[in-house]
Order: sequence, then structure tokens, then C-alpha cells
Amino acid sequence: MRMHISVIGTGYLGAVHAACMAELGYSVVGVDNDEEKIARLAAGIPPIYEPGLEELVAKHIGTGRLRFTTSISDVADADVHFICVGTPQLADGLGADMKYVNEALERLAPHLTRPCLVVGKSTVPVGTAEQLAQRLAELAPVGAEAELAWNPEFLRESRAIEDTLHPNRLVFGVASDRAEKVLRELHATMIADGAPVVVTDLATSELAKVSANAFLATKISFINAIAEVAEVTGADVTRLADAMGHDDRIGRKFLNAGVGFGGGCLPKDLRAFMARAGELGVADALTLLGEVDAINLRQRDRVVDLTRHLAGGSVIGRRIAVLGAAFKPNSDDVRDSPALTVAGQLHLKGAGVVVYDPRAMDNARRIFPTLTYAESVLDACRGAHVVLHLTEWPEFRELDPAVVGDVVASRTVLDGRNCLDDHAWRAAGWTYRGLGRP
Ligand SMILES: NC(=O)c1ccc[n+]([C@@H]2O[C@H](COP(=O)([O-])OP(=O)(O)OC[C@H]3O[C@@H](n4cnc5c(N)ncnc54)[C@H](O)[C@@H]3O)[C@@H](O)[C@H]2O)c1
Ligand SMILES: O=c1ccn([C@@H]2O[C@H](COP(=O)(O)OP(=O)(O)O[C@H]3O[C@H](CO)[C@@H](O)[C@H](O)[C@H]3O)[C@@H](O)[C@H]2O)c(=O)[nH]1
Repeated sequence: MRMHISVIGTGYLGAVHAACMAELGYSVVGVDNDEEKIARLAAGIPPIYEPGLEELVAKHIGTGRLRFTTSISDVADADVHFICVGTPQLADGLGADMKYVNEALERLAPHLTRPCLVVGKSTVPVGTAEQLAQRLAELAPVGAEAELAWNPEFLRESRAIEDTLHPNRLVFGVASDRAEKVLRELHATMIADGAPVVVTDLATSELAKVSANAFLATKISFINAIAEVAEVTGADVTRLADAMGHDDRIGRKFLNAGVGFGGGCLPKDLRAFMARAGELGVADALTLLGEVDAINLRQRDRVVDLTRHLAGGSVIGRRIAVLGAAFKPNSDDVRDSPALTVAGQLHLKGAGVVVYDPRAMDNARRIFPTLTYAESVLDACRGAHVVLHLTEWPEFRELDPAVVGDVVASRTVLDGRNCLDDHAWRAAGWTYRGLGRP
């Protein structure tokens, strides 16, 4: 018999996970306490933009394998419950806000009257799973027949469906053979496809997730630090990264210098990891990550300073076009987005900032209502003294610099992602500046 699955929390992670589990043939119910989100999902319209998600959700509402509810009691008879709720940065500190994870377990557990596995997927401070396992044992009417496991998620937004269905590895944090067996069975298709499986204890699985994100963040900040040095020597950090990346011990991926990393994961996970190390009495072990965070945030300040320089020494009264609001292309996610931080800082300094993004305008307007938003890339650039390229959407990379040149006040572009064709822009009469490039 096919397993029944529940997915608790249907945001960027959970909505994708629910749809992909339905694609694998399971009967899935997604639950969220956000009524609007659930109403939209139930109507087949995901509240987030993720390539392919709308089609997949609609497909499996159609097959009858995917449904959505706001009521946790509706999921009581599932065999496996995935916890996918948020773990955002605490408003008053660096650590993760665990209230959603704790609440999800507290609300679910009293409904568990039949054998099941509760599987955490949210990114959490090490030690969380152990605590939740104890709480589950106290609250679940079925007793030891409800067990907790951890299966951290490594998907990237903008490639979330591909990453979920074809993960580059599966990590199963388990406390029993039974939990491992259920997780193996559940992921049988992926394992048959060759996805490597790492079976380990709960703490290792939690730590593996935050360590992976910390390493990715470190790679980006490393190259951004080198970019600052390259800039004062006339070297080109993009060619330097190619030279480093050909060494397969290093690899070229995540060596793209620019305005730095953002999003709902790397920045907050880095900080929560440091906060947890502090609680464990080993803060000194992770001082490196403090630098990684500082180097990353400095890139945003560097872009603001360079913009002022390119605008002639002051941005007051200058029109600045900001191309991009999402933290990365092919996403509408603006959480901790470098593009919006830069736009906000320039606005505060007196610039007339006009932002355009192909998908993230609604989310950007919600968190930065005071900025001006354009309907198209050319509208954003009209009359601009400096054009900032801060999220590398294909639409921006494919711009014709001659066409953009006709609408701006000054042909000056700062490529905060180092991926416009600098020769073409210069040939069209633009002053082109990259980060860490001559
Ligand atoms: N976004 C990603 O790409 C990604 C990838 C891997 C891991 N993660 C981790 O997954 C977790 C979720 O991240 P996200 O980006 O999906 O966040 P999100 O904010 O988009 O979604 C979280 C959802 O949980 C819901 N929720 C909160 N409390 C609930 C409760 N008690 N019951 C039911 N629903 C509840 C919220 O309403 C929201 O819809 C985080 O720990 C994150 O670090 C995210
Ligand atoms: O060379 C690079 C690569 C990425 N970035 C930036 O880094 C951020 C994060 O990018 P990416 O990691 O692709 O996006 P996420 O969707 O945030 O995915 C990360 O965070 C997820 C949530 O934990 C993990 O599951 C993923 O494995 C991990 O890659 C974005 O702002 C990118 O612009 C760079 O600046 N330079």
C-alpha cells in the first residue's frame, strides 16, 4: 500500500516538497496555518514563484493525490509527517526562532493515534531533534509507535523541483532501524536513481545541513574578499575564479563574486549556527563564520559607495535604476535580498531609486513600500544616472546596451553580478564597472 504523507508548513520548502511527494505517487496533504496560502494552493495557484511548481500542483490536485488544509487534525492518519515550517532569524538576536517548529510538533502530536514517523526537514539548531523526540514521546497517544527522524533539505530555490526529485544526496538522521527503513522506502525512487544516502544520528544530520550552508557561504565570501584585492591591483576576479575553479579540489561553483549572498537560508543559517555554538560554549570555533557574514554584508556597502562614486560623488537627486529585487534569479523571494538592501540604502541617501524585477515586485513592494517600482526594465532605466545590475535574471543579461543607452541620462552601469557582456556594453558607449574587475 502507498504511504500517506503530510507536509506541515507549505512555504518555499513545504509547497515544493508536497507537490514532489505527490509526483512520486504518494497521497499528500499539505497543512499550513496561513489561510490565504492554503486557499491559493487548493485552487492550484502557489503563493510563491518557483519554476514548474504551478504545473505540478495543478497536476496533482487533478490526480487527487494532493490536497491542502488548515486543520492539523486532517493529517492524523498519515504514515509520515514532514515538518517544513520556518526557522527565521529572531527579531532581537542572531539565533533561530524555534517557535514555529515547536508549535507544529505540539499541535500535531496529540493527533497521533497510529504508528507513524515524524520527519523534520526545517533547518534547525543542533539538539532540536533530540528535544522534539522527547516531546513527541510525551504527547503522542500512540506512544513509542510515533518516532522522530531528521531529513534535512538541500534544495535550491529556482531549481527546487529538480533538486527535490533528483537530490545530490539524502541525509537520514535516525534513532532506529525502523525509521531508516521507512525513509529508504519513501525515497526508493531517488535511491534507485543513484542518490547517495548518508544514514546517521539526529545531531549529525542537523549539523550537516548548517555546515553545508556555512561552507557555501564561506566560498562566496572568500571570492568576494579576493575581489576587493583584485580591484585595487587591476586583476579580474572572474578570470581568477576560472583559474582556481579548474582545480577540481576547489571547483568553479559558488565562486561568483558580486554583491553577495542573500535569501531565506544562507544568511540566517550562518548566524543561527554561530548563536548555537555560543550556547554550546564553542563560539570560538566558528569565529570564521562571523567574518564570512561581515565580508558578505560589506559587499552591499561597497556597491552603495561605488554607486555614489559613479554618480559623481553624491547620489542626492540622482536617479538610480536597480535591476533586480529577488535574492537570486528565477525566484520571487526577497528575504535578505542584497538588491533591496542596496536600493533601500541609496533611497535613504537621497537618490531617486527605481526598481524593476521580473517576478519579485509584489514581495518587494510589501517590504519596501517607499521605493519606486517600474513596470519594465526600460521604464526603470529611463533618465537614470547609474544603472545597477544586482540580480542576474536572463532578461537583464540579454539586454541590448544600445537600446538601454537611448533611455538613460548617463551610460553608466555597475554590474553587481559580474555577468553582463562588458565588451558589448563598453562598445555601446557605456562606462562599465564590475566588482573585483579592472
Ligand atoms: N526555502 C528553501 O529553499 C529551503 C531549503 C532548505 C531548507 N529550508 C528550511 O525550511 C524551513 C522552511 O523554510 P521556507 O523557506 O519554506 O519558509 P516559509 O516561511 O516560506 O514557509 C514556512 C511556512 O510554515 C508555515 N507555518 C508556520 N507555523 C506553522 C504551523 N504551526 N503549522 C503549519 N504551518 C506553519 C508558515 O505559515 C509558512 O507558510 C526553514 O527552516 C528553512 O531554513 C528552506
Ligand atoms: O557564486 C555564487 C553563488 C551564489 N551566490 C548568491 O548566494 C545566494 C544563495 O544562492 P543559492 O545557494 O543558489 O540559493 P538558495 O536557494 O538560498 O540555496 C541555499 O540555501 C538552501 C536553504 O538552506 C539550501 O538548501 C541550498 O542547498 C543552498 O544552496 C544568492 O543570493 C546568490 O546570488 C553568489 O553570490 N555567488
